[in-house]
Amino acid sequence: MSEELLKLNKLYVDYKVKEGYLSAVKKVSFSINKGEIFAIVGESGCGKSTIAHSILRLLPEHNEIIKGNIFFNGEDLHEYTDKQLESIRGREIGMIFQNPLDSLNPVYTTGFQVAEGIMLDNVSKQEAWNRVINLYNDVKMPDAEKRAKSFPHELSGGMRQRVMIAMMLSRTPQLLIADEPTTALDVTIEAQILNIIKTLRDEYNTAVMLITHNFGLVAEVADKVAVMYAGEVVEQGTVFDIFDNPKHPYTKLLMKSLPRKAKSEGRLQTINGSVPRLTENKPGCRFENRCPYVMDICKIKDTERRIVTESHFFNCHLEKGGE
Ligand SMILES: Nc1ncnc2c1ncn2[C@@H]1O[C@H](COP(=O)(O)OP(=O)(O)OP(=O)(O)O)[C@@H](O)[C@H]1O
Repeated sequence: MSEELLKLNKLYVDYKVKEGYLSAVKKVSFSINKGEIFAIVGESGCGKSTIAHSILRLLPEHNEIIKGNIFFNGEDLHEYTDKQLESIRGREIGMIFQNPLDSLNPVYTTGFQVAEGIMLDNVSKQEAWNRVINLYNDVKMPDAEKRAKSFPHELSGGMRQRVMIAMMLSRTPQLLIADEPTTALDVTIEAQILNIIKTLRDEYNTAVMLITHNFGLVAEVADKVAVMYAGEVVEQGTVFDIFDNPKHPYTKLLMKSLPRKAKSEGRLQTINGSVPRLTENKPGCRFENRCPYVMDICKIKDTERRIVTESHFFNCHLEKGGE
């Protein structure tokens, strides 16, 4: 049986804002197994990064209220002190972001920055440096020795992302959270980075939470997918469930709007209407104002979970989803 690594149980995140509270994440539950690539996909602002940041307690201003549980290896991370959480951040749960420059220090060479982490484990300077070069080779860094001696601004976007992945690999995390890791890169480099992420999973059995708004990436690398809309997971399943048998009206519309050849490059297209204001946290389905199948009940009552198969569910008042 597959082993559960991360489990979110009815996670709610509300940000305190001028108008009151903004419900950025509502009742989100899912689990990621060891070695699994789990994609969270959805339009900008649907709460993807908020989920990632709440796992690692990286929410910026501490102006939020979090409810629900986040279990990692069976332990509730909410019960961890900041110090305990710090000890798993980077070590057991690594994170890479869209813009690696934000995470790299401009005044040190990239190799030094990777080596620094390795030396925390009482490894000698020379040994750490050798490991850096090996890691750079693992992430297919061209001219590894030279790049290790380069400063971040001397590297391309793709190379910087490789540095970040090497840095993560050096700690052999059990979970890698990749928040839009290839959005800033061109298509060829994107493909290379994805291959590295897949290899990582194969060689190190690292689970990956891949956050993206790009369905093409999802089709290429993910095992499972959670589709988010306005802070909620509207549907979840294997890649095959979501691509071949979507049920929720939102997922269906997304699938229809993907350009024909687009599984490899399909970005989410816009759907008529707009996302509801998340500060007006009223009951009902958050997709009702854009849904072609809307019924009266959708406007007043939260949706129900509809189980399709063991791996596949969607949240909707329609028993069978959109036809
Ligand atoms: N610090 C904050 N304070 C108040 N509201 C916030 C804060 N951070 C995010 N939000 C709001 O929470 C909602 C979810 O944002 P989040 O960044 O998690 O979405 P996302 O899906 O990751 O978007 P993107 O793809 O653009 O990064 C949005 O409405 C956003 O405006």
